[in-house]
Amino acid sequence: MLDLVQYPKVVICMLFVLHLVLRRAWQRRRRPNLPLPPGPKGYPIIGNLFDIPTEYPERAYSRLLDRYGGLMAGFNAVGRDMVYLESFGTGILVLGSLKRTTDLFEKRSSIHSDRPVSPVLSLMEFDKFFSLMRYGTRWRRQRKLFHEYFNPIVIPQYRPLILEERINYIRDLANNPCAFWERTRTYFTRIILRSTYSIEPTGNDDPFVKNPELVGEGFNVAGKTGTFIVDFMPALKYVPDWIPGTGWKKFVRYYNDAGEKARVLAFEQVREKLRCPLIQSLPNEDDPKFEEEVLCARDTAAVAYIGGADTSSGVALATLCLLAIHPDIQKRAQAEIDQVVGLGRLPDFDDRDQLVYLGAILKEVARLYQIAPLGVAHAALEDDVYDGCFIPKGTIILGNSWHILHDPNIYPDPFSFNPDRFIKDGMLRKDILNPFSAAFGFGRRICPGRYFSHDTIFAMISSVLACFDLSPRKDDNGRQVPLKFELEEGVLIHPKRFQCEFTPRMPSRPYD
Ligand code: HEM
Repeated sequence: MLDLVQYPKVVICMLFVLHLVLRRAWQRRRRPNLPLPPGPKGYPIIGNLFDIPTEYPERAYSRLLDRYGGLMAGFNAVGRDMVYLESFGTGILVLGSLKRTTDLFEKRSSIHSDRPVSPVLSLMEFDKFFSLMRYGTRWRRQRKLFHEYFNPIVIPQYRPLILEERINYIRDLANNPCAFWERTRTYFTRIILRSTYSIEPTGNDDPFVKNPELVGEGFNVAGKTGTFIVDFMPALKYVPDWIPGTGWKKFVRYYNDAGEKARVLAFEQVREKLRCPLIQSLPNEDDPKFEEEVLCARDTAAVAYIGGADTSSGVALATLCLLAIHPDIQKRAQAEIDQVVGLGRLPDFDDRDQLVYLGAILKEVARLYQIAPLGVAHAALEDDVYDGCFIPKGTIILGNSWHILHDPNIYPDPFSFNPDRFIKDGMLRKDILNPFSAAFGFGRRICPGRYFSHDTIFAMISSVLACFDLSPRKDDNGRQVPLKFELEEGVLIHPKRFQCEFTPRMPSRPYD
């Protein structure tokens, strides 16, 4: 007879199947007599497992939207813009138009603003970051605190600091252009570290710069549902480490430690001196709420620190790459800057409204490339009925920004890089969908760091254009090596590392 203790994997599989069968039976019982949203037909138990994409999911979901999204009889679709899949009893609803994201994430935000439970991310304690936290009181408090320090009315107070860091960045670029990749990342981390903790890291290898990079790395692997089987069967977290197949626990411990360091170290350094703006308004130490408020401030500051630089630097690097590939676009932007700003100084925030073509470039980058093309997954907090369809509680809901921002009906020739699509009569067009309304997510969970991010990216890109010509790298024979805009894989999709040259444009250097 099979000795089950000798075959732990067999036991685990049997328990898994039993768990799925029971879960499915329970779900069927409570479903009203309504169809699920349209989608491909699945197999028993595993459902649409084989339809769930693992690589570039935004593109694969986009194809599914085109194929199934809205084909159901009587379904009141405005386009092929909603598709539903199910695997191991969990639903995945993909939204492919601004109408759908507005209906669910804004008009029904109290139902669709939760985050999916990920046992792996919880074990890594990443759900302590409010960006991944479930919808509720704790999330609300941290989001409110974050908003106090990053809302559009207060962020102009960070501008002097941003302009100072921008000068440091341009100067370092002039002295060591080969290090532009690391230095771009450090530009954003320095600004966030200085504005949230008043900490100034020493260089690209400073642990304050490296720690959040490590956290991002862990999130990029573990944030992909299905990387680890424990995501489908949470009970596996109780299986002891010596059992084969539990190697993922090592991964969890390693990144848990990185997350803890990033959350705690910077905060502890400034806590005593109350230099962190977020802790200046703490109650007295003898107040019973003191400890709770400290933890709230600590974890809120950490979200800005860990999430802010990774996303903004991805977008900034993508912009540099696209500009180096398109010298004609670059030249027009430089001519505009020279005309508006002149040659003796660098652009600043007062010039922004007049830099129309640059504004169009930044919009076109946001349209063509999203660091989080499926946003961060939302989840349904309770059962919902929408447009004649049943959306079960716990359904993972993805707003496919990539699909929306590559819609040829809104943006003809959507794969070409064409800032002119946003300009009419020398002004930025208001009659075309602004890519920022999809690239930063949706509803109550929309990115609260977007205003800050716009400022940091504008300061950097406008100054790079003012000071340098960007071009693809030359080989030993002086020939340009063709440059391609390519993307990495992951939850956050960064541009692939590329090389380009920065040739100073001005004889006198306004950054010295
Ligand atoms: C170009 C840069 C950025 C992009 C493209 C971006 C994009 C996003 C996206 C797509 C989401 C998910 C929204 C949703 O769930 O619907 C998000 C959430 C978030 N972002 Fe950003 N982001 C950027 C920069 C920043 C910066 C600089 C900060 C901090 C200073 C920041 C802080 C956050 C936070 C705290 C959340 C979580 C909000 C919540 O769950 O309530 N982001 N961001």
